[in-house]
Formats: sequence, structure tokens, C-alpha cells
Amino acid sequence: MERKGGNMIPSSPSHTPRSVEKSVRDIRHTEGNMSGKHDNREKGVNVQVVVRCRPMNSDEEKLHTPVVITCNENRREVCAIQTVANKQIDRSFVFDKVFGPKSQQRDLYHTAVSPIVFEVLEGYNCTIFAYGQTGTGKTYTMEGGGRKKNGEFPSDAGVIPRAVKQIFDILEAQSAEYSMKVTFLELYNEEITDLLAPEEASKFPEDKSKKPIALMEDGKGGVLVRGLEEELVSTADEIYRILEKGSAKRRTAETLMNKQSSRSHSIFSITIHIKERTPEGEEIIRCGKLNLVDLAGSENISRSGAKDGRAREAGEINKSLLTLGRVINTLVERSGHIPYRDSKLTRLLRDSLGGKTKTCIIATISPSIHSMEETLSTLDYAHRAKNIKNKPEINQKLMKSAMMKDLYSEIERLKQEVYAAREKNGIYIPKERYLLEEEEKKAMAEKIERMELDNESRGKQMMELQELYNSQLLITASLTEKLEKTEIKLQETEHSLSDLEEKHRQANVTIKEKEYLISNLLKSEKALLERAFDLRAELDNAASDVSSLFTKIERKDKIEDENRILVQQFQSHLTKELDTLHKTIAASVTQQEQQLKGMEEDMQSFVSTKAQATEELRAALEKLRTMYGSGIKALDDIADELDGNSQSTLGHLNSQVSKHSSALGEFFKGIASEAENLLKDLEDILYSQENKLTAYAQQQREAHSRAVETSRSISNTTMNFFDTLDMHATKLTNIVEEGQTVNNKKLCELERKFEECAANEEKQLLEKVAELLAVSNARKKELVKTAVDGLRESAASKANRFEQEMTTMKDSSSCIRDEWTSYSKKAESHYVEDTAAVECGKKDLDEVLQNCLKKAKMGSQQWSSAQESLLSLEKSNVASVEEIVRYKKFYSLLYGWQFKLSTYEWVETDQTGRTGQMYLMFPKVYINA
Ligand SMILES: Nc1ncnc2c1ncn2[C@@H]1O[C@H](COP(=O)(O)OP(=O)(O)OP(=O)(O)O)[C@@H](O)[C@H]1O
Repeated sequence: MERKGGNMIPSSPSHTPRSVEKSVRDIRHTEGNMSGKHDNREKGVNVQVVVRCRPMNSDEEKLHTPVVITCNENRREVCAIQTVANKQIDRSFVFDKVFGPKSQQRDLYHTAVSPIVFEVLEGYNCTIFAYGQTGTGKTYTMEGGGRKKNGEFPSDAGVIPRAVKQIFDILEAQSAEYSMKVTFLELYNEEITDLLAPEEASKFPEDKSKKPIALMEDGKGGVLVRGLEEELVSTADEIYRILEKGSAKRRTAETLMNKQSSRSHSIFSITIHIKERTPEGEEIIRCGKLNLVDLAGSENISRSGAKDGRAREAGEINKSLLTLGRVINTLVERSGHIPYRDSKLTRLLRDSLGGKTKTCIIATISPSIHSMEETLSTLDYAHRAKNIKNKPEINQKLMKSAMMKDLYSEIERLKQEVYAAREKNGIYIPKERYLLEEEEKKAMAEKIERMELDNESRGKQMMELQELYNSQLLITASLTEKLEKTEIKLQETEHSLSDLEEKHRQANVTIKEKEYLISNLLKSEKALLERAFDLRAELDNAASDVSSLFTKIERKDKIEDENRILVQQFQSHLTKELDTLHKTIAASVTQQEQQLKGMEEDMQSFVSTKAQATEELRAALEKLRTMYGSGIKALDDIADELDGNSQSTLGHLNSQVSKHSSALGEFFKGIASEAENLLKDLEDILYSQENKLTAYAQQQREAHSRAVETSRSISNTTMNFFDTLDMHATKLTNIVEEGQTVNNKKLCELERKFEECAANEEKQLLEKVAELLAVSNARKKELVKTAVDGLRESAASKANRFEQEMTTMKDSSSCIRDEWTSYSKKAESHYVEDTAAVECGKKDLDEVLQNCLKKAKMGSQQWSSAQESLLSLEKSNVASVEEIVRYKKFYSLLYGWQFKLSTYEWVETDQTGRTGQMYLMFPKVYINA
């Protein structure tokens, strides 16, 4: 097979001005206008963003550095576990592809890069960026491990060698005619260096291995890298050689983070030209380009530890990266002007960011907690970049004949240049270098002129100085004399100097001591200041404590007010209750009085009835007496008559006597029944009186017991109320006491703390400071003390007032209680007395009644016995009269009848002590024998 790459005419559509001019000049036969691709061009294709997390390195593993990044390749998610203020905040990001720490170079390449390579071979321009913090594996991902000694393809080979190998493999498999060339440049401090340029003496002696390359606008919005070396490659091995060559030239600076960290951006470009044949048999060239960009570390420059000389370097790296960020932001936000021109990096990659190129960004991150900040910023950056839209277009295919024609004319032009140079028998110098040298020459001539003028003025100065020298010699002679004198003096002075030196040394020692003291003082001042701040914070705390105390006091006041209101309510309630009690008692007293009055009236009416009955009894007795008198008289008359007419009227007498005797018997019967009725009435009256009295006594007892019950219940309620009041008062006192103790404790604590602090500080400070501090402490102490005292006083006065109030309340309540107790005692004693008096009265009355009854019974018995005796007497009389009439007719004249009345006296004493008398007279009949 013919070595296709070698047969191809090298052409670079973008790296050299010539090739670009050519490509623009050519009439292009455009392919790839298929509808899908056309759509992509219209809508735009998002930049593909891939995240790769490196594994923990040996140092991190040794130190057991915590892992804060987790990668979920299936869900294409990266999760950052962040702890802010003891709270775990997880942030997750989703990307087009995610590769975890265990991912292999091969996996990443096949999943993310291989499809891009196919697109390159289709004729697209594609760019792969590696973006991330230093040491996260950008270079590892792009370049990978070194080539193995036996020439094998290593397993850790990166994207670049794999891409080249894949391209070769595909093209070989297609047996296509192609050529592949690579360029490798570095952007460092905004300067472009060709990493593939041959080693040659440069006009920059400080960096011989590199020559600066300019960026040029092509006038059509594109950028050209002028004079960039392009190397033709035909095997993967060649790629390694080129990479090694380029890497050796890359500038690396040792930072604190990664000893091999790259501080420059590198762009490795592969351009492929593939020869094709049209159906018409015409040869055309398909062109694709792959840019592989390894950006500089994205970390914060201050953290990387770069110093002094690297400041510019850092600035420039940042300039490129910052501009890249700004370009991405502007593209994402679609906010007007895109600042491509602000840095060389963005100028070079312009087409890859929002242009016709297909772009993929590989963001590399570290899983370590120490890189958390940078990792998050990388993830944010990459996530934002996902929204960039490019409008990829297939490069126009060149016709081989047109290309050949162009190349021939180019060769012709170059030939003419060489010829012209040869004709002049000299060395051909490019115009720019000539102009530069001319300028240098001019500058040199000006410099020489300036130096001549300078020389002249220096000669004049020399003359002046000679004169001055002569005069100075004279002066020196006089001065030598003086010197001698001075030397003597000097010796003296030396002595004193040594003294002084000694003193100086001592002074130095003193100064050192003082310096030490001053530094100590400064330290103490600083400590003091810190302490002052602490104190201020503590004072603030104390103030807040005091304010909380005030709030507590206010709360206490409020409670006191509420208590006062409660006491007032209680007072009014008590007054009301007392009023009601007073009224009840008054009502009961009036009721009792009324009952007593009623009783008195009843008694009076009873007494008057009794008096009346007695009167009636007396009148009846009087009547009886007169009746007896008249009866006796009539008997006397009869006896007289009998005496006178005994003889004549003996028979008549007999009948008359029997008549009289029956009349007398009836009369006695009537009197007896009357007396019996009278006595019965008396008895009834007395019984009814007794019943009434019993009922009244019962009523009185019930009323009294009711009154006593009411009084007792009121007393109990009042007692309970007093107990509740007492309990509340005790509770309140306890609360106040507790509050006071807490206040006292806090205040004591504050005082103690303050005194401790002050004592500690006093010890630490020097005398002067101690004095000042003492003064300020005293002032502060006084302030605090006055504040504390004031607080204490106010708290104590409030507590005193409260206690006073409580005592007054207690006093008044105990006074009321005493009064109440004495009143209830009095009422009870009155009740007892009244009950006793009533009982006594009732007893007396009972006794009187019993006496009355007894006497009435006795009266009635006597009356009935008198009646019986009278009747029996009457019968015996009748019998005797009959006897006399019958058997002793003669002797009757000799004997006379004699009646005598025996009197019964009944004395009674009533309640008032008055005595009344009742007389009952019974006739006694004696027969004078
Ligand atoms: N995925 C990975 N697997 C194994 N080792 C890795 C991986 N990624 C990075 N490393 C190792 O980490 C170290 C640093 O990687 P590398 O030099 O590629 O970082 P970098 O991002 O390119 O740094 P700089 O910005 O300084 O160029 C290297 O020793 C590399 O071998």
C-alpha cells in the first residue's frame, strides 16, 4: 500500500496564512447539507460537558483525607457533600457524562472522545477542553502515562495518543489516502510558544528553546497563528515523540500544590486531509480538525502559593481563564458583546465557543475535602458551559486540482523570493527584521551621541574637581595638624568612648529590656484590648441579664398588681359576706326577739287567763260559800222548824228531809260537776299551754340551730377563704423570695465574675497599666456596683413594700378573723345562754305546770272525796234522821246539829314572783252527842 500520508500535499486550513488564503480562494464543493445537519446548524448544538473525578492520591490516602465527592455514572450525576455550620448540604450536578475515580482512560475515550473523532473524520472541526484545578488530572486525561519501553500502547494513554491511533486505524481500514499533521502550542503569560519548533539560537537568550509567535487576524473574523510548525505524523509512536518533545518545553512552576503543575495552556491540534473521489472521478480533499486543549489550573492563585515573579504569570493565566469564563457566561446568557478579543486563549478558541466547531469540555475534579471550594467552582463553571450552543458545520471540501494549482503558485512565489535573495549577493533578511535592526541602529547612534555629550560634561566636571582637589590638599595640611591634635583628643575621647560604649552597651541592654517590656506591654495591651472586648461582650450579656431582670421585676409587679386586685376583690367579697352575715344575724336576732316577745305575750295571756280562771274559780267558790251559807241557813231554819214542828210534822219532816237530802245531793252533784268541768278546763288550758310552750321551745331550738348552722357554714367558708388567702400569700412570698434569691445569685455571680476578671487582669498588667486599669476598674466597679446596688435596693424596696403589703393584709385578715372568731364565740355563748335561759324558763314553767296539774288533781281528788264524804254524810244523816225519827223521837230535841266549815288554802307563785291564794272550803258536820 502506498504511504498515503506521505503522498498528500500538506495543507493547513487554519494555521498558516497561506493555507487559509488558499482555502478561502477556492471554490468549494460543499457536502453534508443533509437535513439533520442543516437543522443542527439552525438550532445549534450544546457544548458537551463531561466530568471526571480522579482517585485519591497516595498522600491523601495516607492522611485519610475525607472524600466529599460521589459520582453516579448511570445517572450522570456528581454530588458534593458540603458541611456548613454543622449542617450537611448536598449539591448535585447533572452532566452529559460522568466518570468516577475508578474510570479507566479507555472508558472515557470510548464514551466521550471516540464519537468526536468520527465527526472529525467526517470533516468537522472539533475541540476537547480539559478544565479543572491543578492536580485533578487534566494532563493525565489529555496525554496520559508515558509510552512503554517496548513500544506498546500503554493502558493509561490519554485522549491525544488514542485519538491519533483511532484516526490512523480508521483511515488504514478505509485504505484512504490521507495526511495528518499536528501542531502543539503553549500559551503562557499571554505569549504563544510553538512547542514543536526546532531547537535553534534565538534572539531571546534567556529562553533559547522557544520563539514567540504572533496571532494575526485573517480579516474574516478568523485568527491565524503565524509560522507555527506543523509536523506530519503517520504512526502513534510519532505522536508520543511529539508529545514528549512538547511536554519537555512546557513551562511548569513548582507551586505548593502540585510539583508538576502546569501553569500554561496548551493546544494540541490534529489536522487530517483525506483524499476522496467524486462520482465524476474528480479528486477532492476532505478536511477535519481536532483541537485538544489542556488548560492551566483553574484554582485561586493566592492558594497556589505563587509569589513575586509569578504574579504576572498568575495574572495572565487568570486573564485567559477569566476571559474564557466571561465568554462562556456571555454565550450562555446571550447578553451582547462576546469578549473573545480580551485574551489570546479566547481568540484562538473562538470558533470552538459559539462557532462552527463541535466542542466537548472535560472538567476534572478531585474528591478530596481540601479541594472542595475549587471543585464546586469547577462544577459550577462546567454546568454553566453546558448551555453554550455551537453551530457545527462540515468544512468545505477542496478540489484537488484547485489545491494543486494553489500550491504550485505558492512554490513559484517562494522560488522567486529565494532567487531575489540570491541575486543581491547578500543574505536575505525579512523586511520586519531589517526595519527592526534599522531602528536598533538609529537608537544606538542616538545613544552614542548622548554618551559623547555626557563625556564632555564629565571632563568639565573633572577640571572642577581637580581644582577642588588642590584646595582640598591645602585644607588637608591644615587639617593634618588639626588631626594630630584631634588624635590626642581622640585618644582621650576613645577612653570616654569606651566608657560611652560601655554605657551604650548597658543602654542597649536597657533598651532591649525596655523593648522587651514594650513588646510585653504591647502584648498585654492587645490582650487588654481583647479582654476589653470580652468584657464589653460580658457587659452586654450582663445588660441583657439586667434587662431580663427588669422584665422579671415587671412581671413580678404585674403579679403583685394582680394580687392587689385579688385582695381588693376578696375585701369587697368579704365585706359583702360580712354584710350578709350581719343581716342574717340581725334578722335572726329580730326573729328571736319577736319570738321572745310572742312568748312573753303568750305568757302574759296565760297568766291573765290563769288569773281570770282563778277569779272565776274564786267567784264560783264565793257563790258556793254563799250557797252553803244559805243552805246551812236553810238547814238551820229547817232544824228550827223541825225543832218547832218536830212533833207535828215528824212524818212531814221525814219526807221533807229526804226531799231536801235529794235536793242537796243534786245540788252537790251540780256543784261537783261544775267544779270538775272547771278543773278539766283548767287542766286542758294548762296542757295546751304546755304543748304550745314545747312547740315554741322546739321552734326556738330549731331556729337557733339553723342560725348556728348558717353561722358555722359562713365561718367555715370564711375560714377556708382565709386559708386560701394565706396559701396564696405564702406562695407569693415564696415566689418573691425565689426571685430575690435568683436575682441575688445572678448579681453575685456577675460581681464575682467581674471581680475575677479584674483581678486576673490586674495581675497581668504592669504597674502603670495596672494603675490605669485600677482606676478604670474602680470606675467600672463603682458603675457596676452602683448599678447592682441600685438594682438590689430597688428589688429590696419592692420586696419590702410587698412584704409590708402582705403583712398589712395578713394583719387585717387576722384582725378580721379574730373579730369573726370572737363574734362567733359571742354568738355561740349568747345562743348557749339563750338556750339555757329558755330551757330554764321551760323547766320552771314545766315545774309550775306540773305543780298546777298536781294541785288541780289533788283539788279534784279532794273535791271528789269531799263530795263522797258529803254524800256519805248525807246518807248517814238521812239514815240517822230516819233512825232518830223512827227510834229516838224524843231524844231528838235534846241534840242539836252543828256545822263547821274547814278551809283549804292553795298558794301559788308565778314567774314574776307574785303570789296568789285560792281557798277551797269544805263543810264538816259534827254531831253533838
Ligand atoms: N484518573 C486518574 N487516575 C489515576 N491517576 C490520576 C488520574 N487523574 C490524575 N491522576 C494523577 O494525578 C496527578 C496529577 O495529574 P495531572 O498532572 O494530570 O493534573 P493536572 O490537572 O494536569 O495538573 P496541572 O494543572 O498542574 O497540569 C498525576 O500524578 C496523575 O497521574
